[in-house]
Amino acid sequence: MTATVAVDASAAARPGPAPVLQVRDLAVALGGRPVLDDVRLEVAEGELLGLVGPNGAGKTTLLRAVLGLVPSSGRITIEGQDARSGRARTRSARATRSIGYVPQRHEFAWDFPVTVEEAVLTGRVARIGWLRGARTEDYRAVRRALDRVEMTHLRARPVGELSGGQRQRVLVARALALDPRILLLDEPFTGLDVPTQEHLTELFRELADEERAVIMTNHDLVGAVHACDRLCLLNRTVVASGTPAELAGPEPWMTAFGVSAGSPLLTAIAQVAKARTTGSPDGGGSA
Ligand SMILES: Nc1ncnc2c1ncn2[C@@H]1O[C@H](COP(=O)(O)OP(=O)(O)OP(=O)(O)O)[C@@H](O)[C@H]1O
Repeated sequence: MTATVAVDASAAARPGPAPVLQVRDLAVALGGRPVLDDVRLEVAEGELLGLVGPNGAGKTTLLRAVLGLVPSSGRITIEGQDARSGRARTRSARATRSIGYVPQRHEFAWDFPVTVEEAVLTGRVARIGWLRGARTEDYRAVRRALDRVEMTHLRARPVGELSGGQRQRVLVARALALDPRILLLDEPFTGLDVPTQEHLTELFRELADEERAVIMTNHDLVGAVHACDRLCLLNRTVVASGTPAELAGPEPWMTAFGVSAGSPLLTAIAQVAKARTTGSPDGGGSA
């Protein structure tokens, strides 16, 4: 395992709003093997955090640990309160209501015979309960979520008939139906064309600006540097975290991804990070 690079610009270390989500000393082992170790992470409201790392780094596992879907040790708090409860350390009611999760697209059962509206309604189960019927307020929340992702016109369409980009919007709407404070997005851009990616990036920015904490895993590193307020470079542990400007140098990326000093990736990252710092039109400019 690589050593931690000395870049730690966590939200706690900087002035600004208190973190909505805090992760401390998180460790996860799966199949008897350590997958995450000593992970420390925090995200404040209004923040769009990019969680990046090579294949197998533990990004999905980290999101699943925050959701209480895999056993973990350490501390996870939401607005200062424990995200897990009971002896089994399962997800607390607060965590269930506060976190919206957008899994990777292939994880959803698209061949299930439901409409777009019905699929989005399943995002309300945490509020409705499994054995109760949906109420007017639930359908209103679903309509609002569909509006948000511009899918209202397709609400009666069976989900199996949707394109990849439309499916991604349905998953985002399903998470938004809970009106969560924290939004976890697992590789939301995989297989999407550039205009759709840009449109969704704008939406994620807006959602963060509405006092949500948004965490997004992304294999498009240059895109993440362009779009995110902060980045967390993960490889079993947090190798480095900071703003794009703070992560403009090559070392954290070389350590996290194992790329050589001559990698074109490093040049591209440095250019985008610099553009954001100087506020030139090439940069996103929201850092
Ligand atoms: N259910 C499981 N049982 C055993 N090992 C697992 C399980 N799920 C994941 N792992 C292992 O945990 C490690 C991290 O996997 P994870 O999917 O979290 O990585 P990732 O960073 O999201 O990867 P990718 O970018 O390829 O999606 C991998 O080595 C994987 O093989």
